[in-house]
Amino acid sequence: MVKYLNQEEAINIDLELFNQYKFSVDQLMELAGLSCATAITKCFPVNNISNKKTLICCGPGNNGGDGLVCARHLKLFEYNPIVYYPKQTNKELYHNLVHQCTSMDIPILKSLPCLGSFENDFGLIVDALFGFSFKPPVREEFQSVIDLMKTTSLPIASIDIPSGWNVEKGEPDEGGIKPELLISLTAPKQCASFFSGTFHYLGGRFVPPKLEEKYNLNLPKYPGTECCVSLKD
Ligand SMILES: NC(=O)C1=CN([C@@H]2O[C@H](COP(=O)(O)OP(=O)(O)OC[C@H]3O[C@@H](n4cnc5c(N)ncnc54)[C@H](O)[C@@H]3O)[C@@H](O)[C@H]2O)[C@@H](O)CC1
Ligand SMILES: [K+]
Repeated sequence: MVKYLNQEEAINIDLELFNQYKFSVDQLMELAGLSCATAITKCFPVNNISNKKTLICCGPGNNGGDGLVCARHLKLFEYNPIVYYPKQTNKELYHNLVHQCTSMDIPILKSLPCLGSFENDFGLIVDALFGFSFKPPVREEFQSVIDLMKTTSLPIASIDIPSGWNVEKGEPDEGGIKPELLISLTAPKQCASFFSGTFHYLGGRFVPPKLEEKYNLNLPKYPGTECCVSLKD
């Protein structure tokens, strides 16, 4: 069975990819975001969403960066993505990711869209708020978007961690968001063992075999040239 990582292991693998294997953040983020967009096409085909919009909620760290990349690929896959990115990171990588989105006519919002017609206008939410570096509880500035995701009837696709969940212990005591799709990146984190949504995919097909061996990740075989694989089959 594939290994479920604790928070420290996830952080160490991340550091090793950058420091020992000399990957750059944008290289891995591109592959991570592409695998998320690809998993979304398998679970929520564009034709089923018809002309509805997809809201991509992006947080201040690399999980949010994955969301920006995912938005760009969803646009190329003919979805209608709109990005909510309230706390934008002042680094060149993030300026570039935002620029790429706006150049492709993907709107970037700093406040949530009007809630009145929200569930008519949108067909899917992509949760790219927090990943494996999240430390509970959710800070005030992100509470309204977490509340929206907790109460909406729209399906949610969470990137790496359902945002607001403890990376190891899962859903918080007061109740958390309930994504229908979870895309674990590199390897699932321990909170994924409490995930009860319909679809669980693994993405981020960039792990060098020696690193996989060192951490006994026991990753499933990706089919052919696919960049994601279902963990529920
Ligand atoms: N090797 C890897 O493993 C890769 C990881 N990637 C992504 O990177 C993510 C990890 O990224 P980061 O380490 O930048 O961190 P995260 O994106 O998980 O979150 C850190 C950010 O969230 C904020 N934050 C933390 N706790 C908070 C709270 N309680 N309330 C409000 N804000 C809070 C922090 O201030 C920080 O800005 C992964 O989950 C994955 O999505 C990918 O981009 C590529 C490869
Ligand atoms: K997330």
